[in-house]
Amino acid sequence: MAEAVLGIIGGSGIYDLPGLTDLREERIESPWGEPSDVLRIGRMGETKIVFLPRHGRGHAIPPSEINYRANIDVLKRAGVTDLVSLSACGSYKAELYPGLFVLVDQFVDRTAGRASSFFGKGCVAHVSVAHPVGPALQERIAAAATAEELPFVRGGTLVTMEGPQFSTLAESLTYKGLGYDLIGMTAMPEAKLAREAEITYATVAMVTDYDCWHEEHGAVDVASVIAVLHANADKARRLVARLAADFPREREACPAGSHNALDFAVVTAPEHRDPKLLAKLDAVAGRVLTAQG
Ligand SMILES: CSC[C@H]1O[C@H](OP(=O)(O)O)[C@H](O)[C@@H]1O
Ligand SMILES: Nc1ncnc2[nH]cnc12
Repeated sequence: MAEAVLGIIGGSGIYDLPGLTDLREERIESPWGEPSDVLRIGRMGETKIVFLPRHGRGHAIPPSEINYRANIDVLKRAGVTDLVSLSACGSYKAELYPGLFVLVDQFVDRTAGRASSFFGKGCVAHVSVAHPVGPALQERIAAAATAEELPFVRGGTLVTMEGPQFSTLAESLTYKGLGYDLIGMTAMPEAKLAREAEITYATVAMVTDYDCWHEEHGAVDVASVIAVLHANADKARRLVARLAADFPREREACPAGSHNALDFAVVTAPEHRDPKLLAKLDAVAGRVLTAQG
């Protein structure tokens, strides 16, 4: 197995990762276009860390315009094997209160029109995302949260909406009625693309609000979301620092199969593959495409 490299995607309110040593900024070119920002690459203890703010520094990029493919591609090029997404989310359960971290394990995709695959005409592939979160990575995050005495729960379903507007009351009640736990605007297609790129993925959903369903709370607004996040920023940093401190040197096999998701995924016969698309797939799928010829 390869050297383990821990990627961190910072969501709303998290545009930096203090505490990195040997820090350098690297602008990595991607055939998929412009990523959200330069990568900040450094170390926490012995662990190599690659940080990317999802919305860019200064939060200039809305959820619908994030180039998720470029982001995952440059993280792959930087050697990231395990990726932790930090994400602000609204809650559909009274017991999932603002300030709590939820280690979700399922996603529902309600986005529209986002480029959600690296593959396409000229190289068709179908990976499984039945279990989109890496259980071993989640276990390590849970251990880090426990060690830091952070309030968290394990498990939950996060629905991703298109945004940028928050939900109507009818939508909010519908998602709650369907049994979803949380809502955000960015987990999809990020999680799907990470799986295609054979990067192990996990989300730390940081509850910031009750969306608009809760009778004792008003409609969600950005100011209160950011206020909760600022109050929690230190917790997120402690979580990442502890996770990094206890991270293995070598990549671990993922019980959900993220380390070899492409083994049997590509269905296009070699002689029918488009060389231009293959060239763009060099980082995310080079392992299987060069091996298969
Ligand atoms: C600032 S509130 C809405 C915004 O916050 C979340 O972003 P992220 O997932 O990057 O933390 C949510 O998905 C929306 O993009
Ligand atoms: N209520 C909400 N809906 C969608 N995305 C969010 N991010 C944080 N809170 C949210």
